[in-house]
Amino acid sequence: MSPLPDRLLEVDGVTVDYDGFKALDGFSLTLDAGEIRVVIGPNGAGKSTLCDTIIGRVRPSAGRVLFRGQDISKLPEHRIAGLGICRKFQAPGVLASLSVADNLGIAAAIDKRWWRSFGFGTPPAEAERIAVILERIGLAGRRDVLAGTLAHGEKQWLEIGMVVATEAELLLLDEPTAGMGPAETTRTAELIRSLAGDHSIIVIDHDMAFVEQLAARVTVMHQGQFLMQGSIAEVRADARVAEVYLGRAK
Ligand SMILES: Nc1ncnc2c1ncn2[C@@H]1O[C@H](COP(=O)(O)OP(=O)(O)OP(=O)(O)O)[C@@H](O)[C@H]1O
Repeated sequence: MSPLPDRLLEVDGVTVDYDGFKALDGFSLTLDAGEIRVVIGPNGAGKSTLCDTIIGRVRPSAGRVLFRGQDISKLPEHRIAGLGICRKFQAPGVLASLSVADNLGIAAAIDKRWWRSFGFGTPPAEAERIAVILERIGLAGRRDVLAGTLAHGEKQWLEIGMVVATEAELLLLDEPTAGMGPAETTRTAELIRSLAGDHSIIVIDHDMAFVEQLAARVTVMHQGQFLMQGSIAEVRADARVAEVYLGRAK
């Protein structure tokens, strides 16, 4: 008998109500430890609301969000972050007047505040970890330049690096290829694939060429609801997806 998957996240029948409008409507999704999951859907499908709900920024009116079996749907946002869930938002949010390495250092320090608050003592040396992340995001040669001088794609990689620096177990990456060309998109897919295993990752993106390169299971949302789930080939072949979405995706 094969061992049961190590379930990390369970979004269980979640509804999010904005003054009577259901941005999420009984939506469910499960994610195993070390898995990459892509979530796609037309504009307004509820993808960002899903991320906001997982990180505790938005409260569900029904349903639960379980992280490692614990119901986190009523916890404050900072407690959820402390459990190891970190989100990268759509627009790069790097600190332009600090160096690349200092941006990573601050992200790592945010994590270490939690480390200390839980009484785990002195944090382990960070410099080595930051050097590893710089290599991973392809910015080792640019560690001392100001983050504000990076190209758009490099800023996105730095932000992914900052999410990694928090040592979060679950990474939520909202449109990590926004504004990128094909070569940068391919590097982003390689970077995200290299993070799986160490992290579980939910990726939201509209770029189907990018989604294909992630070689991950894809969940399709529509009007706040689960539409279907499968490999990218299954998604491309699904008539419902074609009707509501793929005709409009690039
Ligand atoms: N704070 C809010 N108040 C009211 N309605 C909201 C709020 N936030 C989002 N919505 C609505 O909820 C729906 C889902 O929005 P959401 O941003 O989650 O979709 P999305 O799939 O991420 O879309 P996109 O691909 O355009 O980013 C949309 O119709 C949006 O207008």
